[in-house]
Amino acid sequence: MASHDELRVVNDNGKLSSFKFTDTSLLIGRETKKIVDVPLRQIIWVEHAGDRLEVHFLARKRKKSPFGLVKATGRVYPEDNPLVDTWIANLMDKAYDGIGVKQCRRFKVLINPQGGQGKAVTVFRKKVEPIFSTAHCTLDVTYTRRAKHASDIAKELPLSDFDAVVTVSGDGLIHEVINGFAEHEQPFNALNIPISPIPTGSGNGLSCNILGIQDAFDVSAAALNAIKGRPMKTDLFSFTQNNTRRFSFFSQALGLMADLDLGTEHLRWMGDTRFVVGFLRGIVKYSPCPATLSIKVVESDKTKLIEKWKEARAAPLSLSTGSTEETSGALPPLNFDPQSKPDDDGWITFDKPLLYVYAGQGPYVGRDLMQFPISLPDDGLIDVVAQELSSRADMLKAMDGAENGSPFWLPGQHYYKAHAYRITPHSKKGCLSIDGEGYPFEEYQVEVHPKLGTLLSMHGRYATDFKLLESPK
Ligand SMILES: Nc1ncnc2c1ncn2[C@@H]1O[C@H](COP(=O)(O)OP(=O)(O)OP(=O)(O)O)[C@@H](O)[C@H]1O
Repeated sequence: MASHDELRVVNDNGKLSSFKFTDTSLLIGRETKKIVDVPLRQIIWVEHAGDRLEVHFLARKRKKSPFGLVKATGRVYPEDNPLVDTWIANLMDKAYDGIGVKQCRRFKVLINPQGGQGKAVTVFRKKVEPIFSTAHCTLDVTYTRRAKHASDIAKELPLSDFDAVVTVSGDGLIHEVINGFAEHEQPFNALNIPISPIPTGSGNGLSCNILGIQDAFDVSAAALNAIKGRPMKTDLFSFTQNNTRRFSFFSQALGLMADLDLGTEHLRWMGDTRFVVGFLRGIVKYSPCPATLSIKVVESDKTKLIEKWKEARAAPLSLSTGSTEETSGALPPLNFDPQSKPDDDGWITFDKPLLYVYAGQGPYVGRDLMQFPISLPDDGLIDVVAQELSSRADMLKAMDGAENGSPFWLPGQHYYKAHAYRITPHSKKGCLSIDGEGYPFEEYQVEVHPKLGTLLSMHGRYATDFKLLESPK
């Protein structure tokens, strides 16, 4: 008889295999073959179907290939039959509860059929839905029919019916969900429902940061994140313009970096290559960004910023169970009055001509640009980058290594950690992109709300690393 953590099965060729689990892996040993080591977090379902054992998990064919759904199965060795139900319960327990995750999650799924290259529906049906069904998740699916549809759904979402919202889209739909939640009758509780992105837009910045750059566009890895990720609190930003307060979860861009996003929407068919095309076009035009930037600065010294970031990355992970303290359920008030003049108390005004301003959180803004390499999801601060109008040659040079965060060290790239900032345009002509969505090029102020939003993450922090920790000589 096998031990309590080992089960023997006979496959269709009559060969004996052993399924044995440890605290971290399921080891599948087949006669004369190499043992297959499946990390427990990749196991999504185990069952006893008739006299067969079925283990469903995600695995890569090769080290760099995307995840695929795999089923390992065989007839349970007769002598081990009395063990099988307990063995399955123990393995399922380790694969879910052992990592603090509930089985059979209930998802509100929002699919934007028009996002990115228009493949969201096919990708969902062919790749994502089979993984969710195998994991016995409950799905309530809506295909968005228009802009703001996702916002309207989030605003009315019955919170107790769902464990997470899954967006099959780019970053734009997530922006809508966050803003819908902010208008919910219980906004604080709504923002406590985690969001898990499936990358099918052209800008999938959040997926780059949550899944890591290797898996950034792997929809199966994203499905696994929805099933196995744990709630990770994230800061959100109030964005106030013309007395209207909205929320941004990711980035605000103006100048060249907004032109390249909003000015290339007709090139969606290119996927994220459109951002590179837009960048090159922006370099040819090389227009200054007509705006004044004022910042409530916390730190601006790049060496000190790196030190703080290293300390934070070395600290224990901040994975939560998703529960939060009792509060009134209301949104936090604004600490910085958007109407008043930025006072002297730590506010500075950037006094050089600007090419662009990019502010936000999450190291990657797209696969090709690590714009905020030292960003942290919940430090209560916003990373603000002010790019001086330096030479075209400098900006072209910045493309080299941009995916590794090399622009951080450009002398003309000023980097701030801040509580808030304000933009005052000097011209009516310009683009402003909030989380990739177009907004009027008019005065606005942004401030940070620590840990107001919630994402699902299997890493408990951004799944990316900044390796260029010193300025190149
Ligand atoms: N059925 C629809 N038709 C048109 N627009 C829609 C539809 N559903 C959602 N939208 C809008 O599409 C926008 C982009 O959404 P999404 O997040 O999927 O992609 P993205 O990566 O931000 O951008 P892109 O559209 O360039 O791929 C959102 O602003 C949303 O309001």
